Amino acid sequence: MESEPEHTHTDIDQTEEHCARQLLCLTEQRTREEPQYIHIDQNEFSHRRHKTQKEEDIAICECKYDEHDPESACGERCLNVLTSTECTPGYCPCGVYCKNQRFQKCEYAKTKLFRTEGRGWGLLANENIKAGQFIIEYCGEVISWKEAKQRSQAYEIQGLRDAFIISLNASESIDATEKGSLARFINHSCKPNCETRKWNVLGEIRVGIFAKQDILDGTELAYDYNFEWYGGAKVRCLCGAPSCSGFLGAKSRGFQEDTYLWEDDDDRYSVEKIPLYDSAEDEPSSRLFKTVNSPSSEFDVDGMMINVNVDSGHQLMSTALVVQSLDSVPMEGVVMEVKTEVSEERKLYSQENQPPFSRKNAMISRIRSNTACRNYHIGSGSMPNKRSKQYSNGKVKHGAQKQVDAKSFASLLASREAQEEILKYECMKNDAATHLESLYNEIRPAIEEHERDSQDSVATSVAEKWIEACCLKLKAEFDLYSSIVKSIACTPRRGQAEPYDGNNENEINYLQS
Ligand SMILES: C[S@@+](CC[C@H](N)C(=O)[O-])C[C@H]1O[C@@H](n2cnc3c(N)ncnc32)[C@H](O)[C@@H]1O
Repeated sequence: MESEPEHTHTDIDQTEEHCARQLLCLTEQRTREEPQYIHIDQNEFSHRRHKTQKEEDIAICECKYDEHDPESACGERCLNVLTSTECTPGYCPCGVYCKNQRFQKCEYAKTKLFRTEGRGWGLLANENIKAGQFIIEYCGEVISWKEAKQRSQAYEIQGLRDAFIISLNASESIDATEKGSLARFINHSCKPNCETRKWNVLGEIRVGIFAKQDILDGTELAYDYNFEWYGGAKVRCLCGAPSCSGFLGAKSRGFQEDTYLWEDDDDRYSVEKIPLYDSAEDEPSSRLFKTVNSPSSEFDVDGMMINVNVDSGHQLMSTALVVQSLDSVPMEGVVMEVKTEVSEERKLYSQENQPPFSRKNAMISRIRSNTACRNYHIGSGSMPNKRSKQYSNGKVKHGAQKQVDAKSFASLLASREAQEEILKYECMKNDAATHLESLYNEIRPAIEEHERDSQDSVATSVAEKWIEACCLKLKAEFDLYSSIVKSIACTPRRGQAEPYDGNNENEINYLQS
């Protein structure tokens, strides 16, 4: 027997309470606009039909109802509960006693809407809630990833500040902007008392808000949005947690890549200073010169610390290359003065590390994987090295590796051959970066979804493509930088009369001049 498909229409319960909710007009404190939403208790599917569960796919647990043991009827030990799957009515051995149909039966905790200070509406616990308890389903319109991207951009353009789209898996999202449950009012906290969990309900994945801890009646409910920021306004987080990351989406790739910028007056990369080395500690850029003498030197390239061994004859030994990823430093204690800040900074700063995704988009919240599911993580490896530095005005400056200006280097050299070599390698490096970027756009949903959710697997072919492109980019970068190091070490500068004569001493003098 196949289970009935879930309904696909707006589910308007005609009880007084539901009518009241449906007609709820919320005064938006910040903008004084009155956004409306339509209350639904079940997801709606606009781009596809609701899945119909096949009989062979129905998971049947082995629980046996025992009236003396309330946990017996699909409690924590139930095989379906352990795999975050709801029992299917008519198939569960516990029949009407089955306790594992909470999404289907809307077994929500009692909650209440309230106005927050500066964060619009929020949701309160209206009874004591136990750790692990299902609180409410995050309902909305289930839409494709593409549609979510478009809607998110459209909402941003319309000036809608509150973001209600959460990603469901690699290909779909839930949009609760126009239609949703009360879960749409739950705010973000960097130290949340709730969390999102995905459950398989009659063959569809649904998202629930669950208590992470015991929650007292009257406490605001909050979960970590795990927001992915794609551009547009940066919204200051007002959760008030000591470990607050400062902005919604501050931990996301897009936000971090956008935020780690150099300021214009930072002259460490002027050609004169031969900017091959940099660190957040502002170590002298002349470090490279010193390293020519040493058997092993290191410099920082796009978040990788590269050790280069130079033999006594100053020939670069590429076989001695060691590439180590630097650990990223979490953004703690970011202090800004305004609540919403349109990223005007971007116009002021030069930045070559463009995130591989349209900047027009706003934010989409991610759902973390369930504890009951496999939980592993593949990092993309493309995050820049992040270090932050607090200024007296309270702002934080984040260090990213600015790209070496190969053309400027080449123009310093007298040898045409050396110039051409550097430019050739730069071209190859740029091609590799462009290729990686376009590949990333292509496979972005799969890669990012897998990074955040172990329930969604990345196809081997996608992973292989990605790894290959990453390696190609790294190799191209290495080739470029090694050709620069080699040229600087072995080629006279323009305007210098004597070409390099193989005399070590002369060369070191020349480099230090
Ligand atoms: C899903 S809605 C939550 C309900 C929203 N407060 C309302 O009035 O409709 C998410 C939006 O609420 C606001 N918000 C949620 N948590 C916040 C926080 N910790 N700090 C600042 N704004 C927050 C942001 O505008 C965010 O885009």
